[in-house]
Amino acid sequence: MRATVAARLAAAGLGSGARLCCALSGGVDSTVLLHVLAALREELGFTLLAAHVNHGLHPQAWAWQAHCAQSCAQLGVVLKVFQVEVARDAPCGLEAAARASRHAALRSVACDALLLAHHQDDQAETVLFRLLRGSGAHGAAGMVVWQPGAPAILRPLLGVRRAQIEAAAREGGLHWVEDPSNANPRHRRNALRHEVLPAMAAHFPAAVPALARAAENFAEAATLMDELAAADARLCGGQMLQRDAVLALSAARQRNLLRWLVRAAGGQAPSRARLLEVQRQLASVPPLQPLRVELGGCVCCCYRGQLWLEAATPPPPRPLRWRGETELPWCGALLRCEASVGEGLRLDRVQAAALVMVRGRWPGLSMRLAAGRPQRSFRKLCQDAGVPPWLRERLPVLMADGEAVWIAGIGVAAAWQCEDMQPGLRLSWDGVRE
Ligand SMILES: Nc1ncnc2c1ncn2[C@@H]1O[C@H](COP(=O)(O)OP(=O)(O)OP(=O)(O)O)[C@@H](O)[C@H]1O
Repeated sequence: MRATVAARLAAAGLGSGARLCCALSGGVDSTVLLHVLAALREELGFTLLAAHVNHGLHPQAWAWQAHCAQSCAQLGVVLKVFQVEVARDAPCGLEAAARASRHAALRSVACDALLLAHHQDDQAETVLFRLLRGSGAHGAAGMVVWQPGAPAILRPLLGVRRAQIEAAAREGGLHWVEDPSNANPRHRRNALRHEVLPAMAAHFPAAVPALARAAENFAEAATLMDELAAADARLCGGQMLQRDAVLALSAARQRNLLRWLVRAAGGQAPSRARLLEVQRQLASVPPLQPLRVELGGCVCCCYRGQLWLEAATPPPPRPLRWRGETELPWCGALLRCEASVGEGLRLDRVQAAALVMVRGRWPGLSMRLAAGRPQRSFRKLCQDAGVPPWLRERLPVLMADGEAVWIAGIGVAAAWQCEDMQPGLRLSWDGVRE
């Protein structure tokens, strides 16, 4: 066990001077990991602390916390304790809400790497659980040993069987706590652990290591799928994809590309049925008709032959006073302002205005874009500029003393445009594709 952990640390480059934090639940796995790390710290030169999250959900929760404090004190390890509030009526369920707040607390620890005590039996359960939910290669790849980040995540025991860990705990005379909810077969995860996997192992003795190997194969397949999606994205135009090029890919490659885009936008894996529906709509929507469909918590947009994915964004914020800031957040994207010469807004007029605001469109908003051209309504300006309807409510408008002087994606009002060599301000908003 000691050699396995030392090898994982070395492979991750976590040696002398590294700050490691052991996530300590007080259960047998993390207790063994804590002891192994404590025994290695002098030889390898890292500093070690531990973190325990008290969810306050179980009558024994404070006893577990006290147990963790005692184990750490015996080993001379500093323990950081988090008391977290878990909403009992969380829409995702109590267990998922507890896990999310636990992970958030653990990730807030100031350290180079957070060490979790997941082992091979946990990996097999995860793979099986996800397969039983119809997961694809990315989900069936299970957990990774090493995940870079701040902090990075390391699971040094992922190749070790639960029985080996329990044997090490007994040999070392260690004390640990048992969470009674781990034994409750009503939780489907526990049913896999206590009923399904043992029944499988009765017929396939190597079921657990085989599932762990399958996870590695799935992980490799998932990497190849990501490489293919990245190549397909380049082939179809880069960040803004050409709808026709996407539709020219095989149906499976289209879905692979869409899943990849959803992951990149921070969404959740969409169901196959949802992907098929989005493909159907993409193939059938007339080229000039805007399309905006939900996909994995993101929005798949298609307009004038271009296709892209957006994170679902909230409605426009309240108007903001602008005092010359170079960057202002607006609807999940940045409004930028930089000095210019001969283009953009006339600096002298902006400086002379008593009140400059950034706000969303308002009823009756109109603007003249060039001298001698008619004043156009906001709707007409958006149509001329090809701003899709769903983006219109979020477009930032710069308003100087009650007058619209700039609209993102549309331009500067004629009377406010810089002339040659005049100092100006160039505004842009990341949320609109020009
Ligand atoms: N309350 C806790 N405080 C600190 N660390 C914890 C706590 N609970 C779990 N951990 C850490 O997370 C590891 C995995 O535990 P567990 O399987 O219960 O967590 P999980 O995050 O829900 O993972 P899974 O994805 O397997 O459900 C433990 O070995 C331990 O390192």
